[in-house]
Amino acid sequence: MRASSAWQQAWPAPAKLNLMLRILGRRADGYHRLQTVFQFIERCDLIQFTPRADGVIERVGGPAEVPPEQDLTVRAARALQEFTGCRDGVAIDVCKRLPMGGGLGGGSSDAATTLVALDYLWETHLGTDTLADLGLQLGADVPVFVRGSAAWGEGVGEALTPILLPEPWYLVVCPPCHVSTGAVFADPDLTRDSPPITLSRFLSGATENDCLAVVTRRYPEVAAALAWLGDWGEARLTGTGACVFATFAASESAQEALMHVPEGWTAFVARGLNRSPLWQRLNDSS
Ligand SMILES: C[C@@](CO)(OP(=O)(O)O)[C@H](O)COP(=O)(O)OP(=O)(O)OC[C@H]1O[C@@H](n2ccc(N)nc2=O)[C@H](O)[C@@H]1O
Ligand SMILES: Nc1ncnc2c1ncn2[C@@H]1O[C@H](COP(=O)(O)OP(=O)(O)O)[C@@H](O)[C@H]1O
Repeated sequence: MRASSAWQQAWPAPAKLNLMLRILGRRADGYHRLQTVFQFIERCDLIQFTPRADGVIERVGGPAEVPPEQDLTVRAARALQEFTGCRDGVAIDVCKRLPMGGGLGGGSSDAATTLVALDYLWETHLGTDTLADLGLQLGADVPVFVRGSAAWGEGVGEALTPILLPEPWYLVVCPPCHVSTGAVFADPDLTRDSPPITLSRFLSGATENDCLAVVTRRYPEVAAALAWLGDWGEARLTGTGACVFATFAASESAQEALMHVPEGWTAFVARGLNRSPLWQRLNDSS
């Protein structure tokens, strides 16, 4: 068991954007078959792990809205402990900076960072493939964060092919609503029969998100954010929302748009990343 302390030593859990999202069909278990493109952004939650020798897993700080036992960090640590039979424990402190229910994957990313960090700190040595499989049991988005590469995603989002994309600046706007992923996927009006496309079609401009119609109907705040952002560039929805984003070639132009975001909406500018900062952090430790 390796020691860890202090916030400077915190592990990053980056957000993702879905640069497009197609829904191809529904599986017998109710989950939907997707095609999507994941890219990370440099905006992160931060998580501090303090290993303990007594086997106890506890969350000592984190979002008040999420009870510790339901927190994906705690659930990920328990899953790893059970899977490996490891006798170590950990105190987990989550500094939440990503909006929840925003389609930025913060909860899934927190789970992935927990798996990768504890696999190192507890010296369980499972490695990426097994951690990604374990993560999939916690959420469809967890494997991409474990693997840490921008990717073309199929299946429920777990069949991942790493890709290299331009790394532009994004303005991300988060309207004040919390979208339930489950409710969007359960909506009878959801498009579920999109024909599959190739990566090159995405690269030549097929960037639709099949959740858009249902999300904007259920959440007028998302429709308003898309309409506002549309004046600055091509406005897209990430995942099931609520966040929307647009691409900028330069940080300055993204910052200029940020200054005009209407009051009441959270927004930030962040660079797109093909490699998750989680892996840089792991390399720095090793
Ligand atoms: C839609 C996506 C796109 O990246 O992102 P978000 O908007 O949630 O960030 C993801 O596939 C979400 O992944 P994640 O947030 O981990 O979803 P999960 O916890 O596994 O599932 C939440 C619920 O959404 C539905 N669900 C999720 C993924 C999927 N491929 N088909 C589904 O039908 C299921 O009803 C499930 O109970
Ligand atoms: N550490 C965590 N951070 C965020 N959400 C969490 C966490 N643990 C559990 N959750 C639950 O997961 C839900 C989805 O959160 P999040 O991943 O941020 O949104 P999305 O799936 O829309 O990207 C939250 O509403 C919350 O109930």
